[in-house]
Amino acid sequence: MKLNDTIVALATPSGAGAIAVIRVSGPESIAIVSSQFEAKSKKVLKEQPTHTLHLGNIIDEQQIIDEVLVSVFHGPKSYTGENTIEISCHGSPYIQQEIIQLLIRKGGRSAEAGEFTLRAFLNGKMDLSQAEAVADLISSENQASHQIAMQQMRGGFSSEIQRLRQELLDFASLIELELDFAEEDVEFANRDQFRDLVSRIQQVLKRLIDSFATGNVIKNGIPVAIIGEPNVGKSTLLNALLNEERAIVSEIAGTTRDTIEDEISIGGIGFRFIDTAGIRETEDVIEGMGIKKTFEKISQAQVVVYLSPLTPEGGISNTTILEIEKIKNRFSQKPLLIIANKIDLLNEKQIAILKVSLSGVEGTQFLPISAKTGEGVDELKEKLLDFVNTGELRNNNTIVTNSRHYNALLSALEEINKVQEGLNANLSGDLLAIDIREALFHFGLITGEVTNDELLGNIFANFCIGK
Ligand SMILES: Nc1nc2c(c(=O)[nH]1)N(C=O)[C@@H](CNc1ccc(C(=O)N[C@@H](CCC(=O)O)C(=O)O)cc1)CN2
Ligand SMILES: Nc1nc2c(ncn2[C@@H]2O[C@H](COP(=O)(O)OP(=O)(O)OP(=O)(O)O)[C@@H](O)[C@H]2O)c(=O)[nH]1
Ligand SMILES: [K+]
Ligand SMILES: [Mg+2]
Repeated sequence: MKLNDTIVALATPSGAGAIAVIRVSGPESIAIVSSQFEAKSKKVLKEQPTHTLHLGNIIDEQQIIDEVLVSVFHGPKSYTGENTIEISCHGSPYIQQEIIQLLIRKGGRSAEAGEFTLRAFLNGKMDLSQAEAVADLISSENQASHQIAMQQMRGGFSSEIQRLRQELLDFASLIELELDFAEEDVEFANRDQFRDLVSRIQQVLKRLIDSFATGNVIKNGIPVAIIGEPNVGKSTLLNALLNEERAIVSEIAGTTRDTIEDEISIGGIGFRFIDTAGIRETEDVIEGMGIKKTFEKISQAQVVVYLSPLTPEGGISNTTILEIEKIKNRFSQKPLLIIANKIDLLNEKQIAILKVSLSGVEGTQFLPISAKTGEGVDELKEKLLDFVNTGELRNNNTIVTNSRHYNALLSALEEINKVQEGLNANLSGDLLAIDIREALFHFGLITGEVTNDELLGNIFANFCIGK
């Protein structure tokens, strides 16, 4: 990691597009680009004020490579905190590479993955959790994950952690000061106030730790397994939910042999639907493997949708009800939604019968739908949303999505609990201070006050080049 280098990278996706943006950052960035740029206005680029935009040509040995727009940022007023130039050129891969290679010949070097954002962090433009949120923001695909990443990037989470860390630090300093006056037996750090602080920190940590379950689910999409006997219409339902012909549908039982997954956003939350092989006793080895996988998928799912066939009279058969009981016993903790499919085949009298038989099974939610006509599919989507605890999201509470942060929070809580035990046991200040310092260390890991090259390497290696 050489911060004195001037780094160059394509900031837009590689390949052809209308426009491409090349980023250059570092001490020589403005000088290097200035020497290869002829402004239409005849102005000299390196004499231009920060945050200005200039039209002109990129020149290599009197040859024009492209007509471009160049933006100038003077450090520290830039994304990276360094002198930065952005070149918007025409989106041909040839032009992009010609310009990048030219700038490297003139003293730049290729940026590593995440190096622009790493520099922003090292130059104090953002803390570590904000930098990590930049990557989450780029990969966010629905409203909920976007909202969480945006809040984190704007520093919501950081400032919460920072505040607690500062208060704890103040107490640590007072307690450590007491050690210098050991003979005099003074107490600079009021123990009652400190007890209050410790319990406040415990509460915040517990809330943040609990939010990880929600955060994880929101980040990855809530897995919903669609299960049921062969031919009940599982694949038809998947297609209806996704609004595309994703899975093969046929009247032949056993059509779906392997699981099929796809994601959609419902009410701003990502749901990952998993169409599975029909469950039944089978001699067919391949289908049997599919069924084994179905049980695996049920255990991974957050919600299970059980599609039930209808009897010729329009009810739910006793064998189906037994089947549902088996699943409930096997996966007792799983939210289970029972769906009676193909209600388009029923007349009004039969629907009435169905409603009676639907109300017969206790503790289970039933929903009549037609995957084929789409009737009831919106109600199903609403029911699925009900399963998700969106309270935290609605209340704009901080939600932890990053497992690195989660682990640091767990360790911080462990240390804070030790501090509390120490307080209760009237432990001496020097021993209390050790646990407080440990807790501070874990807080610092989240925001990046405590860091090392390996940690930074791990985080930024997962970024894209140019970010
Ligand atoms: N062309 C382009 N678009 C982009 C970015 C970029 O770097 N370049 N961004 C990159 O991710 C995002 C915008 N983020 C940015 C954040 C700060 C500054 C910046 O110049 N900050 C200065 C000046 C602030 C001011 O005007 O007061 C500073 O922080 O001091 C620029 C972009 C998204 N779009
Ligand atoms: N009338 C009617 N037919 C449906 C409905 N849903 C599915 N079907 C039909 O039922 C048959 C089986 O549908 P699939 O979606 O392949 O059923 P599956 O549960 O995925 O079947 P397997 O993958 O073989 O287990 C097809 O002929 C569908 O057109 C529905 O709501 N109404
Ligand atoms: K089928
Ligand atoms: Mg199928």
